[in-house]
Amino acid sequence: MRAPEQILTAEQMQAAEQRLIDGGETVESLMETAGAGAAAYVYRACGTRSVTVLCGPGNNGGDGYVIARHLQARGVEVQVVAPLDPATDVAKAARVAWGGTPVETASEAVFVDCLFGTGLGRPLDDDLLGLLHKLAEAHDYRIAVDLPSGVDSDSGELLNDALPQYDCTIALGAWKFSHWLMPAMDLMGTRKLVDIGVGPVSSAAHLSRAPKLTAPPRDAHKYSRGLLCVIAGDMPGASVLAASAARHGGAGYVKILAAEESQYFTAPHDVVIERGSLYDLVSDRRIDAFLVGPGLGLSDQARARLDWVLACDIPTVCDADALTLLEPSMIEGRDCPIIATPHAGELDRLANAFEATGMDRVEMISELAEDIEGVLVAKGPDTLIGSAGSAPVIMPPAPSWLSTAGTGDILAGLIASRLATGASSRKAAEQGCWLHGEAARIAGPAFSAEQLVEAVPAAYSAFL
Ligand SMILES: NC(=O)C1=CN([C@@H]2O[C@H](COP(=O)(O)OP(=O)(O)OC[C@H]3O[C@@H](n4cnc5c(N)ncnc54)[C@H](OP(=O)(O)O)[C@@H]3O)[C@@H](O)[C@H]2O)[C@@H](O)CC1
Ligand SMILES: Nc1ncnc2c1ncn2[C@@H]1O[C@H](COP(=O)(O)OP(=O)(O)O)[C@@H](O)[C@H]1O
Ligand SMILES: [K+]
Repeated sequence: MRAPEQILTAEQMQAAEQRLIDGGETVESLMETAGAGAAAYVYRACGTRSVTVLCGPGNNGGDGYVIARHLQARGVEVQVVAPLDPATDVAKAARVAWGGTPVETASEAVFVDCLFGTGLGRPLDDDLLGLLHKLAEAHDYRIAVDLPSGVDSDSGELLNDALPQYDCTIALGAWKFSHWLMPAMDLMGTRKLVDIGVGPVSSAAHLSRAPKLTAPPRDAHKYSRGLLCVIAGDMPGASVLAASAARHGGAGYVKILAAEESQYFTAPHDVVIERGSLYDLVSDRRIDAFLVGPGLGLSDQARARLDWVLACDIPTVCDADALTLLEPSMIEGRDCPIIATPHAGELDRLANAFEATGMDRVEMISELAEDIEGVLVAKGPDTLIGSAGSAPVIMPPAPSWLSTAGTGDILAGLIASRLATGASSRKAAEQGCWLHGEAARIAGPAFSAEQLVEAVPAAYSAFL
């Protein structure tokens, strides 16, 4: 059985390789399958153009020799540059099977980087980095095999400050985290995956799969579809934006609960604004979900409003200011999950508040999800979703036009709307992210946050 969406750590990849070997494969046969598959992609890119393969000392280098042999068999002119001799038996054998003589340097049409893959444990030294850059610059088209050399497989971090930009990256066997996490993801160009027979790995992270949403049932009414209450605070504009998005996200009824003494504001006519003591307003038993944080403010009054909402034990999305105010004591004893939606700065604050520091982003997100006993959507140019008790999920990249003020409020509104419909926290988080990304695609370039809201109904229909 194939598992094309799973994302493995280098350690999980090694264990998966071992299971294949226990099942009758050999390291050589796996390298042959991986190298042949990668060569087929390189051939598609290069056609009759000449190729330079840079081979390192490990099995990534071994893949390079296999690729060189397969391309030559297809009539492609290939040069191999090998600054370090093969160090593993299988890479040595791959070099012998290739049978050629490496050159010092080359400047052909297509560059294939097989210097290091998942085994890279430290930054490249200046000589290797210099050679990598020189070869990358001397070729028109650049392909990384498994990973661009210099990338940390599990975190998406770059082990060297500046690395070349690639046109294509060919992942071998399974996706690694760095294929989908910044900053590494940004170097990779088009991503391809070569299947070498790795089956599903239990507790593996995976790429989020597009959701299948449904139309309301025949007997639906506004309350049965879900009542969402957005808690307004000092800056009601953010709550209005979130509520505007939420009314397109599936909930049947969206209200804004405003503080009695807060400034007057308007909202679309189909969003009900209720004003009064929060204590009274949240007592409506029909409430299915809360969104708290956008425009909440950081005053004592804001903290008290957050505290009160969390004490209600209703599924709640915490965003923006709520994430700055959130403390472990506020969620002690809650039975209902919370979904936290921090951007990078809020994630750092949350990590400090919950003492989840000193680890990489993937670990931090999983740890924080356990700490809040809920779901954590770490948003940004890459969006990673951690959930208590299960492996992380990574969202496929969304349009970079989302980097405009107010889009975070919209995401929070969409996730809260899905939560109000009765979706589980994890599903609500994923569905909200999909609606957000699809709406951005539909809205096209240079949209404003309000225009993004207008695109949500068309995005919804894309998932029906
Ligand atoms: N798993 C699978 O199923 C399959 C895996 N396959 C392939 O194997 C790749 C992983 O191979 P790998 O483990 O040999 O690691 P790789 O990335 O080639 O480098 C390790 C070597 O580099 C060295 N080294 C490290 N850092 C260094 C530095 N900065 N500067 C200099 N040297 C450094 C390190 O030696 P060290 O000095 O650390 O002892 C070691 O010699 C994977 O990405 C994929 O392409 C496929 O063939 C198909 C099946
Ligand atoms: N470069 C980018 N590419 C894709 N999505 C992005 C990018 N930058 C931001 N986003 C998305 O836009 C939203 C921004 O949220 P946030 O930072 O909270 O903004 P705001 O507080 O202004 O609403 C998040 O959903 C994030 O994932
Ligand atoms: K590589």
